Amino acid sequence: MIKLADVSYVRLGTRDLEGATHFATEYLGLDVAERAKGSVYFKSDAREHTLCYFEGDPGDQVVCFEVEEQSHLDEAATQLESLGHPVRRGTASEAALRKVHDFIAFRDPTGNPIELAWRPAYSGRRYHGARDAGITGFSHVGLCSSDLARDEAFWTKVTNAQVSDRIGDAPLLRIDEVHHTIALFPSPKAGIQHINHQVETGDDIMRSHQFLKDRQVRMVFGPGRHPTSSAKFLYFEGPEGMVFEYSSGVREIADELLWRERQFMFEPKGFCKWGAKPNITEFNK
Ligand SMILES: CC(C)c1ccc(C(=O)O)c(O)c1O
Ligand SMILES: [Fe+2]
Repeated sequence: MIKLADVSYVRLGTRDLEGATHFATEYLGLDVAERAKGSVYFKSDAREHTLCYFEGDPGDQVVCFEVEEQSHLDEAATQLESLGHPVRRGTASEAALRKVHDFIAFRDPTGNPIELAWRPAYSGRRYHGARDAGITGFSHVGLCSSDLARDEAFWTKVTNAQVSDRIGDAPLLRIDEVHHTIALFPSPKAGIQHINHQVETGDDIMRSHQFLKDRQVRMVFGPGRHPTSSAKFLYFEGPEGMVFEYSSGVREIADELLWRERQFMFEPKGFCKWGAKPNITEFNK
């Protein structure tokens, strides 16, 4: 079993690195950690970076999870290969680009590019966003799934992920006490469906809603409150259609023995208990 210790970073290709950088700093509220040739790294918390935009195809979207031991990379590679997932070992220069000591890359059953990294760099410099969005850190990703039951089985049998709740057949998966770190999302194509940053308070959500709306950023869902994690939320569209979520007040599952996964309806009330309606294609099927 592959023990995922945390979600580490996402890497997104972009055709407009300057535009993406402007959005990430001035709108989303991240901090530039480093500008390199053809890429910009962003901080959202104590880590060296949690997002990297690089010049390339916007369809190139990678999510990375941290593992605790280097040996876990070898064990994971053996297990994944035996299950028919080809694994690539990152080179030293690729690891340096990711600011990790070592990593492997593979695809989940839907075809989402996944990396597992050992010793991602933490930063000696405090995160403070250019815009005060109240961000406390990068927290979870929504991953597209072309077969929810198959992908739930992959994440829960091959890794330590566990189902916290389901909305329809879409599971919210936890790897630690946080309600979810991976949200599987029904979609015929592979990709990252959304990128979540936690913010400090519900006021931060409402302030950002006003701020982003005033600047014609497309609102995708909310403000609202998830019945599942009980977090207040806002989803909006970033560069090249990527959806970003702020949420505040995500539930923690302190005592796993007392927690039973719950079933919510795959309809607006399953996603928001305030009555907000998602403007997301996959929801409206
Ligand atoms: C709309 C998506 C899949 C979703 C559903 C529920 C929560 C939550 O309980 O916090 C999310 O964060 C989501 O992104
Ligand atoms: Fe989310």
